[in-house]
Amino acid sequence: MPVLPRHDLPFAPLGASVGLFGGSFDPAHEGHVHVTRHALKRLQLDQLWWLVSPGNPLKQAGPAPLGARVARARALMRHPHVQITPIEAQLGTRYTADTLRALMHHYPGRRFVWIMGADNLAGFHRWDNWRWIMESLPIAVVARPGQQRGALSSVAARRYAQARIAARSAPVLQAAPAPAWCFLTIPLRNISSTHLRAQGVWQGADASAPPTEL
Ligand SMILES: Nc1ncnc2c1ncn2[C@@H]1O[C@H](COP(=O)(O)OP(=O)(O)OP(=O)(O)O)[C@@H](O)[C@H]1O
Ligand SMILES: O=C(O)c1ccc[n+]([C@@H]2O[C@H](COP(=O)([O-])O)[C@@H](O)[C@H]2O)c1
Repeated sequence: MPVLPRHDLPFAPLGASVGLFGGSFDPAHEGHVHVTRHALKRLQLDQLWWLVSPGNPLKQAGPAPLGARVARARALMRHPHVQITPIEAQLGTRYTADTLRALMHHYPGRRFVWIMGADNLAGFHRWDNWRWIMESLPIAVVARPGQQRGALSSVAARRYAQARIAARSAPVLQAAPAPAWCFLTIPLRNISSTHLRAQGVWQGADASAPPTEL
């Protein structure tokens, strides 16, 4: 494991529950904010970290520069319990399983919960070491327009059907031994980075653009 400089790393006290919300955030948008606010409440998390990815290992096209995506995300998501971090670049990891292993090493004694949108559960079985991820930490899957059927009939959902807990039990997910996952229905937000890029409102070059432009 690399030795990490302490100063620009996210902080969580021992015993804290921390939601990990990984993404390209190219660009960050209201959908991410919406998921974050609901996840903090429904999962009763102490903190939630946005892990701004150096680049999704399954996506061909590289995203906008990391610094611009982080700056944009920080401008949009302001909440005392949310930290926006490029820690995967600092750890030198791209695959989520590697990131999680490294975080568990560097932050022992914290309760991590992986958070992702329903579209990601649908393709989860294509992720590197996806079973290890399922069996290593609890996972919250958040509803996304048009994605519920694909998510709930996915390879991962079927393989781990026994490990699913009811949404009303979401507050206990953080303490549940893995494998454990739940599907959180929240009010849907039909917004995506793809759509914003197609509208040409984000090229990633001008990170100082005010959030209201998106
Ligand atoms: N509107 C939304 N509702 C629910 N989850 C979302 C929404 N937008 C993004 N997410 C989730 O946020 C995480 C990060 O997503 P990402 O940064 O790729 O945004 P995106 O809008 O899906 O981007 P793209 O359109 O480029 O794929 C993923 O787990 C994704 O499923
Ligand atoms: O580890 C993998 O194989 C893997 C494959 C696809 C996506 N991911 C992660 O899933 C998160 C969401 O990715 P994205 O691009 O949909 O925002 C982000 O943290 C990615 O690194 C991870």
